[in-house]
Amino acid sequence: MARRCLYLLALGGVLLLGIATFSRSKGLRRSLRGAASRIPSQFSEEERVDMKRRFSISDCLTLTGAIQIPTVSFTSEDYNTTALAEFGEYIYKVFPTVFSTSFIQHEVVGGYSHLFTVQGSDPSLQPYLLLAHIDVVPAPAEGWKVPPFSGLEHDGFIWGRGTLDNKNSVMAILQALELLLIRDYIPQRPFFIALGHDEEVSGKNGARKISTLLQARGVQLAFVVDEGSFILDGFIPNVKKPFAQIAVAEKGSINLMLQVNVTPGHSSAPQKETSIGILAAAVSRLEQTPLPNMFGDGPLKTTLELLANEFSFPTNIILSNLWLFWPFVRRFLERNHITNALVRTTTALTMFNAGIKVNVIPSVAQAVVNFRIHPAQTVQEVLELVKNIVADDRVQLHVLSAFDPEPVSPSDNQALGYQLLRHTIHSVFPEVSIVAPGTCIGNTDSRHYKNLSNGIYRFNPFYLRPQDFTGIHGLNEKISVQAYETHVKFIFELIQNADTVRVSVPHVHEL
Ligand SMILES: CCCCCCCC/C=C\CCCCCCCC(=O)NCC(=O)O
Ligand SMILES: [Zn+2]
Ligand SMILES: [Zn+2]
Repeated sequence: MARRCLYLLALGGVLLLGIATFSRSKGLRRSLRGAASRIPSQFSEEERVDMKRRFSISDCLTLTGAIQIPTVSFTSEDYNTTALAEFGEYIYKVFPTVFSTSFIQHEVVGGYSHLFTVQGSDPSLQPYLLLAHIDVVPAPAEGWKVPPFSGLEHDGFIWGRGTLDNKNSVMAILQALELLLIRDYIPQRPFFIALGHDEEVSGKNGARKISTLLQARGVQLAFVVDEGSFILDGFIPNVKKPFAQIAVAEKGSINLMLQVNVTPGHSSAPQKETSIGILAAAVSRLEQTPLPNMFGDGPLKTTLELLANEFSFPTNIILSNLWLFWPFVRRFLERNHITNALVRTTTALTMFNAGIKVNVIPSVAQAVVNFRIHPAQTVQEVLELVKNIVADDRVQLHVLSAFDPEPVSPSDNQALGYQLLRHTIHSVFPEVSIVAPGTCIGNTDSRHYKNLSNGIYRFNPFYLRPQDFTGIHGLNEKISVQAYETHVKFIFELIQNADTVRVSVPHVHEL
């Protein structure tokens, strides 16, 4: 009897401790059933070595590591299908528990994308979706300190294309689930994992098809978590500490082709203007005429207000009084190329093709301009502005692809996905005191799921500094071994939190 009392006392203590930990997150509460069965996110030395090898270089002679498989997307019609197929076989081999668990269903969609359906033990709970993508952008070896598909470890970092974008998420999600299953964890809340194979070239064959499939099955999601924002360190001058930004919004995009046709001829007697000259002048006008600064619309203002106290004097006073100082802040933000991307639709000249021979005036010159549309603008509005800037009827405008910015997801106390992420950030990164909503300046597969949920959140659980950002789609992309392990820990915690944390239902006063 005495032993039983002691046991009950101890259990009560553990539960109280759990509740106290959670009291920090306003609007959240935790189910007692989940609190009792929580599995600590501690991994043995062997598990840590193993997870690193699966991600970078497998120790098994017959297997490469995830980073070593060159799953490159070139265009929406041209991607490395051999590598994508190999990647499918790879995850099957290295995550055997995920693939053999009776309550997890695995499907290949669109040839190379993967959908995992994890049936929760409590089907009354609305499911959620974890997203990541397998494909990577090309990485020619020039300029890299190590071959981009080597997965080499050096100075505590794993190097290679996809280490930050986005094989880290693919592998961390499956790895965390594998470790939970090995510990006999049975999720209560159902969830899906969708791994797209063509995110870098639109997602139309992967994410879009998975979304259509889920929609046909009548699925509605509580929330979606994808890549697209980070714990930001050093992006805003004078911010004292890193802060976590959960992107609740995502910019839109237009790929616009500009084309000029002239009669070809001999270069010895050129007309006053050539197709190349006309086109070059048009794209130069676009580059020299930034689209309007939209500061004040979208989530950026809220982010800055939340961050105000993290700045020293006088920036803290300026940001706490944006009603007065906004014209100054608006100008300040456009001085840096990253914060500039937050305040306006950006204009990037990405392709320029013309000419077939040194002594031939070319008949056709083509350029592609990539616009990323601010959350407060639309495709139509941007096209109208662009026509006025180009202002030359000889330049034809062809929209190759376009989509409007994504709707802004809620970040209030009742927003389950946002609050779960916020809570998990605080527990895995206790040193990060600020979590703020923001905008993703790139595009993600999550946009294909907007019909299934209004809670779409983009967050990668690792620190990003401006120098790391240059590795994403650039040279020498790398992640520290510790950051990858923490990524696995974060997903391990997030899956459990999705079972135990509930947002409070607003209190209704009866009259
Ligand atoms: C006050 C807030 C300051 C915020 C500074 C923002 C810093 C953002 C840094 C990096 C964003 C990178 C987005 C990565 C997601 C891109 C995914 C991708 O590559 N998609 C394809 C594409 O967009 O073309
Ligand atoms: Zn990505
Ligand atoms: Zn990318």
